[in-house]
Amino acid sequence: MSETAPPLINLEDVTLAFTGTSVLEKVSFSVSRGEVVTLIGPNGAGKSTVMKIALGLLVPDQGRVERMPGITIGYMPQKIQIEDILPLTVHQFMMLRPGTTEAQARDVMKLVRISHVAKHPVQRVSGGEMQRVLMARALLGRPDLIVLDEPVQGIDITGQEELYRLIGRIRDDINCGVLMISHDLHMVMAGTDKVVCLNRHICCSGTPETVQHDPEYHALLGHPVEGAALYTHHHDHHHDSHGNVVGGDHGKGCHHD
Ligand SMILES: Nc1ncnc2c1ncn2[C@@H]1O[C@H](COP(=O)(O)OP(=O)(O)OP(=O)(O)O)[C@@H](O)[C@H]1O
Repeated sequence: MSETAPPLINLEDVTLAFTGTSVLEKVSFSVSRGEVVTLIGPNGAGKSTVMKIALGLLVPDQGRVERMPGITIGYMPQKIQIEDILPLTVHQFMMLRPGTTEAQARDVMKLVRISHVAKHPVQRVSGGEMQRVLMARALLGRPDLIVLDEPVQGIDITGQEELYRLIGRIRDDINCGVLMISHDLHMVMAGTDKVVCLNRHICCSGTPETVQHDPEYHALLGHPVEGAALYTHHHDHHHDSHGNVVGGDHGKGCHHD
């Protein structure tokens, strides 16, 4: 990744309200080629909404979203409903995407190591294999950016570790950027370059090492870490259970990288 390369996607001061209720306030971050960025935050924090904005499915009320010209984006949903009576193999499922070639389908199935289930009915593969099937589909055409919505949902701990390792390997193999949602920072620690901790606004952001020691992160999601060096990120505000800023003026003295 060149130091001077512009980011694949850049969100700046993105603000959005649904029917008068604020959902995102001045959210800014970027994803560059070769970088894994993980959005973390409690239920209702706005993570999926940020993803939809990144994908261009939602337009913010205020702020800017810049995408690299000509960017291709692959999206992996949390899960997908496939009719049980539909006879569909994993390979045929890959080919459903318009314009997909046999070579592309083979390539992505090999990348995520599901070639051995290519001829299996897609409804019958295991939970872990299904996540890989969805990931393979997101990788068709080797996009510049892949967006993963809680890729490890429903997967056991060993499977989660494997899947996160796989995401890191794919990033290296195809040199894409990765934007994903996760609920468990500790599972993604090793494979993530940047963590964005969201609770309607960005509470803290930075490397996993810095974020895991941030008091704001602890207040939001727990997970105290033994022997942690103190991270010097200062906040002058608190949140209520809905993420509203109380007792302080957010922004003043609140620095994010
Ligand atoms: N289309 C919509 N209309 C109204 N409110 C919405 C809409 N979409 C999302 N919201 C609200 O916006 C807030 C953020 O939702 P979002 O799905 O982005 O959160 P999340 O962080 O992804 O949550 P979770 O971890 O539970 O999936 C929630 O309060 C949700 O109810």
